[in-house]
Formats: sequence, structure tokens, C-alpha cells
Amino acid sequence: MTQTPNRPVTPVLDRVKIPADMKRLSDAELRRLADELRAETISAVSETGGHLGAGLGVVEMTVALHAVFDTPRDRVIWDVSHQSYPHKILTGRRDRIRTLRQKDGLSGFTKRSESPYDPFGAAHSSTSISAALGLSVARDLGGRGLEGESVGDCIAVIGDGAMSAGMAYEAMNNAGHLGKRLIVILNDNEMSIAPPVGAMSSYLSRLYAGAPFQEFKALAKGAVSFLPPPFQEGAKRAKDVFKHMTIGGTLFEELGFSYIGPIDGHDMEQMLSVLRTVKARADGPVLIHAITRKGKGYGPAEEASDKGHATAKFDVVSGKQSKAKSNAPSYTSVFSESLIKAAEKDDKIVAVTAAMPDGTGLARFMDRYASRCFDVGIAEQHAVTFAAGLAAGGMKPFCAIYSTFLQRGYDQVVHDVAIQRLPVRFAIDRAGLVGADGATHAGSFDVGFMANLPGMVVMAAADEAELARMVVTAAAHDEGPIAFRFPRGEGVGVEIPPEAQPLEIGKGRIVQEGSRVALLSFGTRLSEAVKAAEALSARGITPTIADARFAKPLDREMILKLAADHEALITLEEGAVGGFGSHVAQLLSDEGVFDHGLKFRSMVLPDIFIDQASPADMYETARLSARHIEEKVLSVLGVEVMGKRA
Ligand SMILES: Cc1ncc(C[n+]2csc(CCOP(=O)(O)OP(=O)(O)O)c2C)c(N)n1
Ligand SMILES: CC(=O)[C@@H](O)[C@H](O)COP(=O)(O)O
Ligand SMILES: [Mg+2]
Repeated sequence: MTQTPNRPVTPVLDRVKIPADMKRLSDAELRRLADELRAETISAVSETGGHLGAGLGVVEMTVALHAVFDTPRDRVIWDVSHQSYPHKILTGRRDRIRTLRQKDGLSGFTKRSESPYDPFGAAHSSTSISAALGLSVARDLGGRGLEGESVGDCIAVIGDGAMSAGMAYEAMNNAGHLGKRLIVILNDNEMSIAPPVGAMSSYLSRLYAGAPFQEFKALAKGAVSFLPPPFQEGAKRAKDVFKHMTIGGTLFEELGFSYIGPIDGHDMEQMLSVLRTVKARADGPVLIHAITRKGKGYGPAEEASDKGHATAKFDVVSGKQSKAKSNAPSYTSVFSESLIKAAEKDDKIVAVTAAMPDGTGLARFMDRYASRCFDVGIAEQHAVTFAAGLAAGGMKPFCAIYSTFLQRGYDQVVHDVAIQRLPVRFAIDRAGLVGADGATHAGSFDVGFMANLPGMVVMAAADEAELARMVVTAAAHDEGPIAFRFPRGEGVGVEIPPEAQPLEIGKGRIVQEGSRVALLSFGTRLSEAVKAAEALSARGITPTIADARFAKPLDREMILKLAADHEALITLEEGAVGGFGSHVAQLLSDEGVFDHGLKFRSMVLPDIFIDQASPADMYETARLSARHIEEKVLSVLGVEVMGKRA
């Protein structure tokens, strides 16, 4: 037998094609299966890159869940679902696990269309309890799945980080009230992407630190019979130790859940025993508090500051990641450096992140100005209104949130910020297509949902120097809210001026003068427009190229002049319909420009959710690369290419 290098030897796992195959395994074999599953996960992610640490932390839990419950009839809903790779391996997708996060491969998250074992898709956090509750209620009302299949137990697995979001409490509040049979596993690894923050995180740690106290609590409430015998013993001992303590219920019990824990989420015997008991006995909402370690079982992940949360491809033996070299700084780092510079001169500048200090670059700001930087946990709604409060109190808050996660705080943007004209500065990172995380993380909608708000200023950086200027522009803008968007990844390599100057609000710039057709770009598609223009020059076409800088307020004067001076006007943006191009079309329509025969085209993201792929492939799908701009110009001008109209 030949063995593929880097592939672990997995005799037990090889016998498991789907979870039903696990029913034949003894508990000892299930323990062995967990070891092999962990090795297979490490091996696969070493080839694909992706979310590693969270999956390694739930290997035993994944095995125990599929061994005890009857999936897919019983529904396991993984919160965020970045920890679902071991689940994918056990649920008929092992043969494709090395296509994770690639074009036409497996998604890095659970996805209903991918497998019947993924009953609910996710990637944004803290949705699992609501979804599991909805499924439980549907089941009790006699509902069947969309394919007519019956629904069994519904189990939400949610992390301690995800437990910081309001939505999890909204769901528990409702679940406790309804009293339906529902199982929640709190996977507490004392980590979010960064170390978790907040009073709730401290509370969970106290529950964990006081484990015997919890056993005593269960006994005191008569709930100990719910637990398997080893826990009943522990509880009796705990009663002696803690008999003089006055105790209240855990928060979860107050919300109407039976609380079981803390248990060791890596101890297969405990996991199996607790899940079997809960399966046999639960008659309402139950919360199992499992303590695990993010990155468990792989040294380089366990030792990493993010516990191997996300990784590039790596060498399994050394743990060394293969990172592509770049000649330009990332947009995120330009934002971060520019903000630090601005904060040096203005002590009113403060910064807010919702659990993404590294991703947004605010970790560096925090190192420098700890008291002026706030990680509020996964709580985008709160982050926005908290920033609004900071602004109302006279500070200059920069609320740094990925485009996709800002969607969750939208009512707060409208109601708390925009209507009150509070000068919150929104730094919208990951605006546009993001690659391997796919549709759930694409920043497609922010221009649409920000630029339609009265009084909101909306900018997009065309390159890193422009981004530096937008940071100082935002810092200086006290009249109302302002937002600037920039994409994932590296800049284009332009020089960043040491002292960036603010932009005039609502003023764009002409990058290249030309004739016949004007390319009006909003954001980083500008460099593609320049490339397209170079290609077009071979055909004797020299487009005018303009950088709009602002989607709101529009540079009316510049746009109307472009329209007047050219036969055709094409807008470009990395965003969905309803964004910059729509605002330009509205202006042209309002001003009657179309009545005079202007040819107008708007290049936007297509009306589909684009699955994971490389950014280059995604731009192909979106038809937003230089080649597509060139084709659009030729077609709008009616130029024939190889005997055909373009
Ligand atoms: C609404 C939302 N905000 C932010 C994120 C980014 N994010 C993904 S995983 C994660 C940490 C989750 O921590 P936890 O729930 O404890 O899971 P763990 O990774 O520790 O297993 C964060 C902040 C997200 N996915 N969704
Ligand atoms: C699962 C999740 O939401 C994050 O881990 C996300 O994948 C981070 O994306 P970036 O790599 O763009 O920071
Ligand atoms: Mg965690």
C-alpha cells in the first residue's frame, strides 16, 4: 500500500463514510476516531489553508454528537461554522475536504446546498440558537424539512465568543419562555479570534473556575439525576465543600435552561455520557457547558496567539505557513497607521472594534492608546450605538467594522447615528469581494445601504494614498457621519505621503483626460480602469478616467461635465446594484442628461451570491476586471472586434 505524503494513517476513519457508520463503533474506537479525525483535519488544512484552531477544539464533540444523535434527522447547527471541517469529514465530504475554500470546492462554512448534514448555513456569528429554536418549534408544530424529511433533536453549538452577541440572548430568552426541547452546547475555549473580552466572558470563566460549585448547584435544584453517575458523585462531594455558600442560579438557569457543566469537551467518555443522558432525558431547553481548547492537539496552533484561528497553507511538521510576498502594505495596515498618526494630533480620536482587533488593524492602535480603543466583543449593533454615544459625548469615534458585519448594525447606523447626525466615522474594511470566505463575507452592499442615508458622507479609496487621505478627512469631519470603504488585501504600491491632506468633501479627481468615453470609478477598480485604458489605446481609444472618491455627496459638477463632454459614461464599483452607479444614474436622470442621448453603463457586482474562489476568479465571475472594462467600452462605442460588434 502506498501512502500519500502528509496523509495520516486512519484505519477507523476510513470505515466512516457517513455518521451511520459510527453506530457500529465501540466507545474506544470512537476515541481512536477522534484522534484520526484531528490528524485528517490538520493534514487537509495544511493543504488548503483556512480555519484550523476552532475545528481542532471540537473534534471530540463532533464525534460524540454524530455518534449519539441520529444526524441528519437530528440537526446539528454550528455557530459561525468555521469549526465545521471535522463535521464535514464525517458527513460524506472527506473526499472533497482538500478543496475547502476553493472555487467549485467545499465552502469553509456549513451550507444547506452542500449537504443534508448542514441543516442551517452560517458564517456570521450567534445565529445558531435562534435557528435551532425555529427548527424545534417547526418540529413540534408538525413541520417537516423542505424536502419533507422529519425533524428530530435540534442542537446548537455556540462558542464563548459568539455568546457575546445580543442575538444569542434574544434566542435564549425566547427558548426559555417556549420551553421546547432544545439542546445548546456552549463550546467555551476562552478564545474568540483574539482573547475574548467583556463581563460575560469573565462570568463564563467563573463558572468554569468554580466547577464543583456547579455540580452542587445541580444537586441543590434536584437536577443531578439528569447527570450520569460520575457527575452525581462529584456533586455529592461538592455539596460538602460548598454547603455554607449562598448561591443563585446560573444566568442560563434564570433564562429557563437546565444547565449542565462545566464538562471537559475533550474527554470522550464525558461527552458521550452527557449527550446520551441529555438525549434520553431532556424535556425542555438544556445548555451543556463544555470546556475545550482552541487548536487542541496541534502544537503550532495551541501556541499561536490566535490559537490557529485562521492559517495559510502550512508545513505540518514545522507549522510554518507559506505567506505570499507583497510589495505593498495592506489597506488595513494603512488605515491603522493613518489612524494612529491622526490620534497623535487629536486626543479626541477613539476607536471601536467588534471582536476584530487584528482583522481591522486596531490591535496596533490599542497597543499605543489602550484607553482610547474599545473591543466590544462580537456585538456590531452595540458597537455602532456605543460609537454614537461616544460622538454625542464629544469624542471622535472611528468605528472599524468589516462591510459584511456592519450589515448587522444597520438599524443602529440609521436610527442612532444618521438621524441624529452624529459624527461617527465608519471605517469599512473588507469592502468588495474577499476570496476564500465567499458570499457570506463579501462586502457587497455597504455603498447601497450607507449612501441612501440622508447626511451620510460615503467615500471609497482608490489606492492606499487615497485611504490615508480619507482617514484624515474623516477625522476632520465633525458635521455628521462619514464612512470610507477599502478592500481586503494589499494596496497597489503607490507612495503614501507622510502628511496626508484632507479631501474636499464631494470632490472627485480626473486621473487621465481623454475623449469619447469616460470611465468614472469609485474605489479600487480604478487600477483596472487604467489597465483597460492602456489596452484600448492600441485601438486609438483614449478614455477619460475619473476617480469619484465620493458616492455621497456626488461631485455633481465633475460628473455632469464628464457627461457633457463624452459620448459615453461608464461607472465602475465593487458593490451591488443600488450603489454608486445608481446614484450617478439618478443625478443624470434628474438633470435630464439622458434626454440628450448620453450612453450610460454601470458596472457593478452581478445579482448573484458569488461562492468562494480566488479574488482573481471572483472578478472574472463578476466581470469587473480590466478585460471586461475594455469590452464594455468597445461595446458601448459600437466598435467591431474581429468582425463582430463587441
Ligand atoms: C457577526 C460576526 N462578527 C464577527 C465575526 C468574525 N468572527 C468569526 S469567528 C469569531 C470568533 C468566534 O469565537 P467563538 O464563538 O468563541 O468561536 P471559537 O473560534 O473560539 O471556536 C469572530 C469574531 C463573525 N463571524 N460574525
Ligand atoms: C470566520 C470569520 O468570520 C473570520 O475568521 C473571517 O474569516 C476573517 O476574515 P479575514 O481573514 O478577512 O480577517
Ligand atoms: Mg471561543
